[in-house]
Amino acid sequence: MRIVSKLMSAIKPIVLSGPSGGGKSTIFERAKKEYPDAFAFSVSHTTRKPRPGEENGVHYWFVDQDQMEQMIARGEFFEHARFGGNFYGTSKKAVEDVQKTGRICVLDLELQGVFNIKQSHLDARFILVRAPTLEILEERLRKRGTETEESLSKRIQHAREDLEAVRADPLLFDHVIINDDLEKAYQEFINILSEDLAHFKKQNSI
Ligand SMILES: Nc1ncnc2c1ncn2[C@@H]1O[C@H](COP(=O)(O)OP(=O)(O)OP(=O)(O)O)[C@@H](O)[C@H]1O
Repeated sequence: MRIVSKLMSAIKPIVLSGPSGGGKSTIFERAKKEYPDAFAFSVSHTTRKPRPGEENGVHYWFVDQDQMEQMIARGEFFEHARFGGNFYGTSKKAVEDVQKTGRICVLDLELQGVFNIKQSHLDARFILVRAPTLEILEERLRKRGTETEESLSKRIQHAREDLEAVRADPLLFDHVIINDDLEKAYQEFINILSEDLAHFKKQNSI
């Protein structure tokens, strides 16, 4: 009975996207600290080989190409794509498995994944986090110290294209968070999810 009621009141997944350096991870990591256990990523499928330390069912579901193609043919994915010769996909079951736990399922997707998942009609909240300008984004990525000149310029070019695509399709995201002041951006994120977080708390206090 309890499982049934949890399933009936499943919380909508969130699709979190935005150009690299916009602040998704900073905001999301803070939310995880403030609300431990409220969030969980859905585990994607991939045909790429596991790297040392990667566990099946934790980092990815590792499958071979045949298995992947059969799952695609059976319509088991919300979205799938091919990068660098490997398939990646978000299965419907992976999202449902998180929803069954009563947590907020998070899909961290590149813009192409967002377009794909929109077509699947997944009932999700689409949230974009972006820096106020490309100049500020560049400055933050430089300060983060994770990029070479080459990867930096690729990310900035990618960000420019992403922001163009978002401008061209203003209804793509339900919420656009302009991450200027971090505190404000974080509060905006929490406000968007306030009902879901309250729902999560209520379900977990039963
Ligand atoms: N509002 C802000 N003001 C100043 N610096 C910020 C702000 N938000 C984030 N940063 C800094 O900007 C850098 C990029 O943020 P973050 O790593 O969260 O971006 P991201 O969108 O998750 O990028 P990626 O997709 O590459 O992981 C980090 O060094 C972070 O500390």
